[in-house]
Amino acid sequence: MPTHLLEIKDLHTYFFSKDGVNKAVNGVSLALEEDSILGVVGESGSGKTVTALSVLQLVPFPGEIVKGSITYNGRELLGMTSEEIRHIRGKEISLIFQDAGAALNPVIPIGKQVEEIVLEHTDLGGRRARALAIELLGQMGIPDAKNMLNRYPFQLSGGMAQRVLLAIGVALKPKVLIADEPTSNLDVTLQAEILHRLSLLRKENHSAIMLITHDLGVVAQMTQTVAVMYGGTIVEYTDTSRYLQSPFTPTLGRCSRRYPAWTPGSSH
Ligand SMILES: Nc1ncnc2c1ncn2[C@@H]1O[C@H](COP(=O)(O)OP(=O)(O)OP(=O)(O)O)[C@@H](O)[C@H]1O
Repeated sequence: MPTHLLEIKDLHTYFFSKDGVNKAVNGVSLALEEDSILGVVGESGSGKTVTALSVLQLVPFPGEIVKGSITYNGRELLGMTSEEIRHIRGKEISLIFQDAGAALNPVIPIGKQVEEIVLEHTDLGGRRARALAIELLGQMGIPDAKNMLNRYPFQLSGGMAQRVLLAIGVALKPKVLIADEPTSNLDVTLQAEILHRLSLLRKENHSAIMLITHDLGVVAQMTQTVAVMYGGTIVEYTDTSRYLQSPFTPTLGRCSRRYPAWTPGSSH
């Protein structure tokens, strides 16, 4: 029996403004199994990123999780204090975003940013954490990692920044990794490298990965299951092979077909 590592049930995350309520995520249910990759696809604005942010309570103001349940290894995450969430973030559940430049702290050298997560979650001392940071950055293909430690994010190319973010994301071999378009806007070589790293994490650590992407090739290569989002809900949840054969596949990013609402247990 596969184990649900992360389970999202009936999640509702809304944005409140003076113009009204944007129901960005409106009843999403999905599960991540150990040693597998779930692809999440759907047109722009369908709620993929907000779903990902909800998992670690990172939804920005004026967004709010109004209803639902998110469990990790059976433990409810919603309602946890920020201190409790901080213990889980990075070590148990890690997030990687598309815009590495924005995700990295602009005023802290990159080496320190990698070291910080190691220091926070392990017993390693400063020197060993630094050594591990160099090793991780090197593994991610950052040349001369030792001398790169003192660089600031703005001194890196987009590709390099994405490698740093990946190093931080996989540093502690998280059991759950949520990767939000980790390879878009990157050249083909780096894209392949990053996908390889994600596959390794799954293979060596039996991690569960939620991979948000617009790229059908990535879906085909990496995932076993696909959830299609539309208008804040999941409208299709199926095996990747079936999804790729499906005549009802929306044009990714330009969904033109209105789906009936998908509910857990329904077959389409
Ligand atoms: N910070 C925010 N403030 C207000 N509304 C937001 C905010 N972030 C997202 N939204 C809204 O939430 C909805 C879902 O957005 P989300 O970013 O999750 O879509 P997405 O499927 O990830 O799109 P994309 O593929 O373009 O990344 C959209 O209507 C968006 O405008």
